[in-house]
Amino acid sequence: MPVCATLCPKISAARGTRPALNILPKFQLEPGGLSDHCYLGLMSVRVPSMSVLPPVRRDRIIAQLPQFYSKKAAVHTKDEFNSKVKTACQEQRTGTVGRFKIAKVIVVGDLAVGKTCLINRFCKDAFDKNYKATIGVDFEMERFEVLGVPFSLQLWDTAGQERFKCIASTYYRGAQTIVIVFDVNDVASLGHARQWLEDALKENDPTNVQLFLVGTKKDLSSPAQYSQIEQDAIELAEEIKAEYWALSSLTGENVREFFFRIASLAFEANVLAELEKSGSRHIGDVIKINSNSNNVYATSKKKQSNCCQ
Ligand SMILES: Nc1nc2c(ncn2[C@@H]2O[C@H](COP(=O)(O)OP(=O)(O)OP(=O)(O)O)[C@@H](O)[C@H]2O)c(=O)[nH]1
Ligand SMILES: [Mg+2]
Repeated sequence: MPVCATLCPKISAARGTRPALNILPKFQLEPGGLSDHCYLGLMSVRVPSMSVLPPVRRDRIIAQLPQFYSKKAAVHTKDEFNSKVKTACQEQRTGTVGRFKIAKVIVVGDLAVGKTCLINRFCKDAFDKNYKATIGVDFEMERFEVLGVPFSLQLWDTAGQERFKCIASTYYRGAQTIVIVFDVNDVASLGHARQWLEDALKENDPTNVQLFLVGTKKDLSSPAQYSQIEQDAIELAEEIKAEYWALSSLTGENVREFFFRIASLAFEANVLAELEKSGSRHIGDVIKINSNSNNVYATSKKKQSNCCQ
């Protein structure tokens, strides 16, 4: 059955005092989808085979690799996208990237460090000075075009409050990017970063995730105060192999650059993984038919028994 639509539960940012749990069907129809039919339970719905989604916003187009924040703590310090990735994009050999691929990003960290404000600044260009705790989780989809290829990030905003942590942690699984947020004016929140990472890694494969350590509320700290905490943060980032960033959701400083960097590095990793997958498939590896054998069944039986030994 062709899959051209997925149903995703959306748990709203049950913000404020009243928790709300909304399960909304959310269609994700990719441009140039495989089929013009979507099957939703017993219902077959005809949808246009071409883009139902609007084109990617002009300010979400990435043509160059965005640079790191600090050379000492960067996932990598290259100036440009990997050359294999660039060629694959030019030749439209990016496999599932650009069609179904959505990279999951989870944003974790202590309560009130500014996770929700960070996501809202980027996705909605909004800032709320009043604190409303996130209850459970919320997510936003952000669509980009990287090197001419569509690519989406699913940004999961999780609750920092202890009492909601167990709900939030059930959404950690399957992350490609883990963003650990702390407040640059609150040393304790940096101290808790390791614990947040440990919890997030319990649900994910550490070798397959990109880590970011992000200090928020830079606008509230003096240069002297900031440089002190920055040293500790960079040290920690180096230790846990995370890329370090500092920003402000109030002023917007570095917010766009940060998300562009996440999208670009996730995209690059995904295309490289696709190339590796397609490169490891050689014609001879697929099926070997033994032309000397008249009894195919006997051959396959023998193979099976070998494999179980
Ligand atoms: N000055 C300043 N205040 C900020 C910034 N980011 C967030 N805040 C404020 O910090 C408070 C907490 O922000 P949230 O984004 O709701 O915090 P959170 O990490 O999502 O908190 P939980 O949902 O409880 O985990 C709010 O009052 C925000 O207005 C920033 O960059 N600068
Ligand atoms: Mg929040």
